[in-house]
Amino acid sequence: MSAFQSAYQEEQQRLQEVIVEIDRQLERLRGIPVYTGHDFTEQVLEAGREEKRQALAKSLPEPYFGRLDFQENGVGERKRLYIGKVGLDKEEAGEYPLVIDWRAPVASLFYSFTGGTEPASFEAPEGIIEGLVYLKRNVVIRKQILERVSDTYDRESGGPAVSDEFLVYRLGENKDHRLRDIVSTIQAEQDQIIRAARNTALIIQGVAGSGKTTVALHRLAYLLYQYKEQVSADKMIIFAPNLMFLDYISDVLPELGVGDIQQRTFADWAAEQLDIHVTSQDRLETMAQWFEGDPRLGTPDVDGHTSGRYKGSLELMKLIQTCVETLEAGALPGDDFSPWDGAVLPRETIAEWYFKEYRPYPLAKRKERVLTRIHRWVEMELKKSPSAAVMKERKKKAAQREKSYAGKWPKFEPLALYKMLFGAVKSSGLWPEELTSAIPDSVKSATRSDLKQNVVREEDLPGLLYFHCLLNDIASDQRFDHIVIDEAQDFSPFQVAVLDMYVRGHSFTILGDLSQGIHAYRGVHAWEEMSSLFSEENTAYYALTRSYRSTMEIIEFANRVLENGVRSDLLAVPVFRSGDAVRLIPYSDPAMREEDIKQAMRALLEKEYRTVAVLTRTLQEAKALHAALNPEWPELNLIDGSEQTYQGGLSILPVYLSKGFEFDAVVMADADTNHYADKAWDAKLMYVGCTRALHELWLLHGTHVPRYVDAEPSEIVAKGWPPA
Ligand SMILES: Nc1ncnc2c1ncn2[C@@H]1O[C@H](COP(=O)(O)OP(=O)(O)OP(=O)(O)O)[C@@H](O)[C@H]1O
Repeated sequence: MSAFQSAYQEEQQRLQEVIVEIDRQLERLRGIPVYTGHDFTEQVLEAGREEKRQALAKSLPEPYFGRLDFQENGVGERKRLYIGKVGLDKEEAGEYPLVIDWRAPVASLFYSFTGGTEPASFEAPEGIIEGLVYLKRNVVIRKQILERVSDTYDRESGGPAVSDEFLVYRLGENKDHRLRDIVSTIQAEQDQIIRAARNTALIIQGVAGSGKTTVALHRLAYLLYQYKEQVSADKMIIFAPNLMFLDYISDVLPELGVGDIQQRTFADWAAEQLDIHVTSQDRLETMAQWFEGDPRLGTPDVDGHTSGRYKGSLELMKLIQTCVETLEAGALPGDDFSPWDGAVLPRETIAEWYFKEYRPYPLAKRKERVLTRIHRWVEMELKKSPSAAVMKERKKKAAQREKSYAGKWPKFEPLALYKMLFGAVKSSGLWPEELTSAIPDSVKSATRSDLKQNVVREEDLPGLLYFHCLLNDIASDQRFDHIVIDEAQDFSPFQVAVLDMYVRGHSFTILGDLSQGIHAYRGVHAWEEMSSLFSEENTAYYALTRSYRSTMEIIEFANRVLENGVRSDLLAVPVFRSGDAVRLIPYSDPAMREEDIKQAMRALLEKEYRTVAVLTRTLQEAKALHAALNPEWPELNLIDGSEQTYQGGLSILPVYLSKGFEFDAVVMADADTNHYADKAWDAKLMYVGCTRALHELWLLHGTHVPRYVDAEPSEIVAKGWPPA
């Protein structure tokens, strides 16, 4: 019998034993009548039983995916550890677990061990545990059937490095239309991030396809497991760019057994905090402004006076802080308060309350407290009235004067103050002219005209929210235990600084890729813009350089776009997974463009890929092309940025909307100088498009391809149509 056969049989037998054991436990638990009474202890016991029933039922089809043979130093017995999505105990106390949860400390060895004969270690609650790894084995079980056994490390064969064989097998599969969990093949560099300590702002620069989104989701599952007592799912939030992307990633957490985590866009969440409406057209209009101009001119240049950059800057944050401080100093009306003629509450007394007694409260609360206290004082004074008639008269007068006194205070309301800041309403001398003169004129006038028409844009949200935070308390039930920001290169430092006020202990996972920074008109240009928000001990930086999505050919090709077009050194290191060369196909004639694109689609669809996308440079082109292709492929989905769900299958979309997604095969339409200018931004767009492809990438183009596209035939580039 070959070693492989014996390994297979061994695992087959073990699988049967585990299934029998799970069935037995399930049967026993299902045999216990569900408790519905009022006894608290019984209720807790029932909840525990229900949790166990669910865990057993969930694990039954695929109880585990890996095995690690490990011998702890100084402990006689070598243990076989089976690792699965759900941990399962044997029923007999003291027995070793049937399956170990992938998040448990000992399971970290399965991921962090990279091979060799040296001892390996992991951090357990009782300290560092060291020992020898003998075997790392991946198994694929589907619906209780053992489909594959793959040893990626075996000490008996001399202790080589852990091989990528199983990973490559997994990566070679066609994907369906949703992002999936990767528990069976998490890589050591990813595991480090997943298991990083909670109270730090992690900033992760990861090349396209390095698993950033996936890793962030696994990290949440890990934090919930490791810090059960301190964090809860409903106090975690993921910010992602749009609803369609949220739909695309929405299966991963339930697969990992995690529910209830909010998944939102920043705009939605912030507007809800502020209880205001943000024009839903704004996102589409902004995209149109930046991406739908004449492509030959390339994307417009950006500087500190670009509206989104300025409104996301720490400069504006500082200005707002100064404005609120100035407001605080000048808010108290200059007069004494007189509820009726002859009665006076001196300003000094009110000032004592406002500046001293209520100082610890945020501004809006302070104003409220002072006015309530004045009202109480009035009530006391009223009691001293000589008669009921006088009292009635005074009461009426006092009510009027209290109202007019309250009116002399500024409105501590974020939108009102924000309007004042940009001159959309008069500041009534609250802020000296020179304070707001720091705002660039172009930003000021455009924002003023928007605000005068009550148009609030997404880029206004950080400023508004910051006003809100400075004026009001953030209630403890509004604070998060952890915040994930995906595609963080498109976030501004100001957004993150405001979010920091909403999270306990700077507990962030911030992930992005500067090479995909196509929204540079609002996002960061260097990670220092974000890390500078935190003190050194509160932040950690990780770089993910290995890319798992695409074949070597696609990654090498995309790397050259980056090197030549962006002069970036954030290049991806591919996993050794070879596929077809990237194909560059010139249109046979400008008039044949649509026909050629159809031809490419037919050829790729013949290969039975599950997801194929045509990426155009602009939305206009996507719409026109969709109309042309639709008769032949009625199932072709046009994605224009307004959709809430992602269908998979055949898609057509502008390249700038493809960020974050992936497709088995990608056709880049119009990959030529008429559509991609010789600018870093356009090269980034091209990079984003190319890195969406898992297995196959074709670029169809007019006469000239951009300088940064490598058109020389080689092992990674093929020219023209594939041989029939
Ligand atoms: N360790 C892994 N094992 C198997 N597949 C992996 C692994 N890491 C990442 N992948 C796969 O690589 C692909 C890219 O992952 P993901 O979308 O999370 O990357 P990303 O860094 O967010 O990409 P991008 O920035 O390009 O949008 C996914 O199909 C994911 O399942």
